[in-house]
Formats: sequence, structure tokens, C-alpha cells
Amino acid sequence: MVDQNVKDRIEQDIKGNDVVLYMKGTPVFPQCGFSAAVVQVLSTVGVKFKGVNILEDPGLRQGLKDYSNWPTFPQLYVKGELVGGCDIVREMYESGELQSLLADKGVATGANA
Ligand SMILES: N[C@@H](CCC(=O)N[C@@H](CS)C(=O)NCC(=O)O)C(=O)O
Ligand code: FES
Repeated sequence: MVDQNVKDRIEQDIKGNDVVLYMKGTPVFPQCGFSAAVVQVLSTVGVKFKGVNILEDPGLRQGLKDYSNWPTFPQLYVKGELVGGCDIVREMYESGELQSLLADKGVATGANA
């Protein structure tokens, strides 16, 4: 069960922003290597994203685990859907699947972002 306020906040974020990264720390100062790795991938791909620091909000930290049915951070959302964590994002980047997913969903990357 996810608290309604937490659920509203998550849905506002993931519906209002094409790409949202729930992470430990901020894009400028990640506080965990797994979060830093996804920030690095997103920067390399050149996609704009909203970073949300779950360390600042214990309710959101737990709420997201329940909402996403995913036990760890980072969590990457694209167009309202969970893509996955660090391992998945890195694999998808290396295979080119992440770039295709963003293109298919109409999310600008590189010079067009
Ligand atoms: N294999 C994971 C690594 C991420 C991970 O293990 N995260 C841990 C440590 S940062 C986590 O979020 N634990 C739950 C918590 O801290 O609330 C992935 O692919 O994203
Ligand atoms: S904070 Fe220790 S592994 Fe992420």
C-alpha cells in the first residue's frame, strides 16, 4: 500500500517529466555509485531528466519501492513507466536499446535535447 500523498507526488513527477531518475543524491552530487552510473549514462546519451533525491524523503523512498515494485535505487522512469535500475540501464545503453526506447517514445537526445 502506497500512501496517497506519496502516490500523488510520484505520479505528478512521472507524468509531468519525460525522464525521471529517483536516485541517492543529486545529478550534480550523486551519493552512491549506482546512482552516479545512471546519471553518467543519461548525460552521455544527452537526455534531459529530472533527478529526485530519495535520501531527503524517507516516505518517498519506501513509497517508491512499493509503487514500482522495485526494491532498490536508482529507478529510472521514462514517460511514466519504470525502465529499471543501474544494471538494466547500463545494459540497455550498451546494446543501444535505451537509445531506441527514448527515440520510440519521442524523447529528444543529443543535440536535439
Ligand atoms: N543492482 C542494483 C544496484 C542498486 C542497489 O543495490 N541499490 C541499493 C543500495 S544503493 C538500494 O537502493 N537499497 C535500498 C535502499 O537503500 O533503500 C541496480 O541495478 O540498480
Ligand atoms: S548507498 Fe551504498 S551502495 Fe548505494
